[in-house]
Amino acid sequence: MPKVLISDKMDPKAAQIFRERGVEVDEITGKTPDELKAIIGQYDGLAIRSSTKVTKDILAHATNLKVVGRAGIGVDNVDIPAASAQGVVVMNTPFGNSITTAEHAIALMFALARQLPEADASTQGGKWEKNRFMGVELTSKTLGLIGAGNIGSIVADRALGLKMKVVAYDPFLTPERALEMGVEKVTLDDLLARADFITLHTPLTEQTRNILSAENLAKTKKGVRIINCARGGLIDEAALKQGLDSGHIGGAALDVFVTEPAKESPLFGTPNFISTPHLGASTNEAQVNVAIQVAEQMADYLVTGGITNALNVPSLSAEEAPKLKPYMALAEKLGSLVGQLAHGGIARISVHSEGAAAELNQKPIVSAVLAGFLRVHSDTVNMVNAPFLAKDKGIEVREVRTEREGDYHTLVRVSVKTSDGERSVVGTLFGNEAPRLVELFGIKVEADLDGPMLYVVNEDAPGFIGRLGTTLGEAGVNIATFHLGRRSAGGEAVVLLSLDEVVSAELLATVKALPGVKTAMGLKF
Ligand SMILES: NC(=O)c1ccc[n+]([C@@H]2O[C@H](COP(=O)([O-])OP(=O)(O)OC[C@H]3O[C@@H](n4cnc5c(N)ncnc54)[C@H](O)[C@@H]3O)[C@@H](O)[C@H]2O)c1
Ligand SMILES: O=C(O)[C@H](O)COP(=O)(O)O
Repeated sequence: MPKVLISDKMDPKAAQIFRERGVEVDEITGKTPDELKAIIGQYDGLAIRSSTKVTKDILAHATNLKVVGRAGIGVDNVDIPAASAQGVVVMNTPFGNSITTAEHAIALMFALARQLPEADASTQGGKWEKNRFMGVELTSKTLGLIGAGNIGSIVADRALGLKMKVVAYDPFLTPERALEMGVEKVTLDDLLARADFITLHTPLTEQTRNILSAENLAKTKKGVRIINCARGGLIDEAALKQGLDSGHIGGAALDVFVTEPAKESPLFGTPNFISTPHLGASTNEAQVNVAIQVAEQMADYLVTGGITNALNVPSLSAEEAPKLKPYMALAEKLGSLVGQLAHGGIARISVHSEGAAAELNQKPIVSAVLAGFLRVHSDTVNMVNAPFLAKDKGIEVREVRTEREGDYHTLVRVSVKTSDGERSVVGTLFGNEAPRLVELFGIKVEADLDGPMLYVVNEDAPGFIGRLGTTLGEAGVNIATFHLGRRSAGGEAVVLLSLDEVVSAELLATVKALPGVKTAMGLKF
């Protein structure tokens, strides 16, 4: 039974769903990195929010880990390249808390416009400072949206409902989408110059880090109010403090900080500054949504192999997974076969699906070929990290599909381009489920690729099969199945034997020395 650790506070629905789906679950929150390292090795899945930092070091101790599930959106607390290299799927729940976070941004915009926290503190402090708190109306003001994705577009929708004008800067926003959203697509400089309020809704990337730098803050309209419910690091906090102190910036509300938890900051206590402790996603509704979604996605992956909302592998629905399973087994065996047989540097791997195979999602089939191919040299390769490793090794990967059927109703052909030229192996599914090799380097030969095998290329001549059988028999090696193929009568022939044990180096040398043998090799599946 797969086992999952929930390491951040999560709605109880998550644990309930894991249990209902046959996944064992432990909820242990608040662990230090060292404490997490000590226990992470027992788990197949790790369910987190933003507190747990899934670093390379933690991953190195996560020897059984198959999936990290983020109950939320941002995955900047997960070292995705390290997870990918280790074959760990990283998934998030991209929509579950979007409305809630957008509402928090709107709430902070109102709070800034009417100085609600300060007015509240003053009133409850017995002051009744009616003349101190003069606010601004939102109606007709311009809201500058930096990042017009899921949350940004909900914020825009709500702001338009408040009769604001919305201008948006997002390099990936198409004019059609801007029109549909009812916003004006502008450049960043234009937004900075025109906005009365600015709200940030981008991930933290190398392009967005300090997008509100000292230089850009200086380009804003005097009195601008700024809201950040996205990620700390999008605003230069020191420059923000200066802008608030000088009065150029009329107010700022931060839900997120460069360093979290933010227990101290030069911004704290600054007039017109409001902060919340990363509460953007903290509503019952959002937390139930993300808890249910993350548990369902992780359980799907661990139990059925279905992949949804993964950031480092293509999606694979729970419906597709069973259909693809035998193809992935076939693809992995074919990849392994070429990996074991092909010599010289591999410049390219092509995966060509024909007939029924061509109607399926090709990405998992290609990943399985690469996993089989690369696992010949490393036990830690799987479908998740194989495409990354292939890229690292400079192997070009091609995907071709032909929907018409040939001699077989379904076929997968794997070709590798080596320094010796292009070589292909071809396989089908027998009875729609059993992987079977049908062609090896241009020679028709049917074989199940299973267990230890012996591969021999020889000159097709009478008596050879008998001599080979006798040699194995004399060495006490039992032959389970015998498969033959030849290019032409008297030409090059191939023998593939399934054996009950691995061929020893000594026996291999004896086989190689038999008359007519061109090459012989032990294979393993
Ligand atoms: N405070 C919270 O609790 C909370 C809750 C949920 C999400 N978030 C954060 O909010 C952010 C946005 O989430 P989302 O779901 O809308 O993401 P999203 O991926 O749907 O949208 C992000 C948008 O940013 C745009 N973008 C990327 N690079 C940009 C750049 N250089 N300049 C301008 N725009 C750029 C993208 O094109 C995209 O449209 C994320 O960082 C997420 O982690 C915070
Ligand atoms: O990216 C997110 O989903 C938010 O930052 C929410 O983070 P949290 O789950 O820690 O509240």
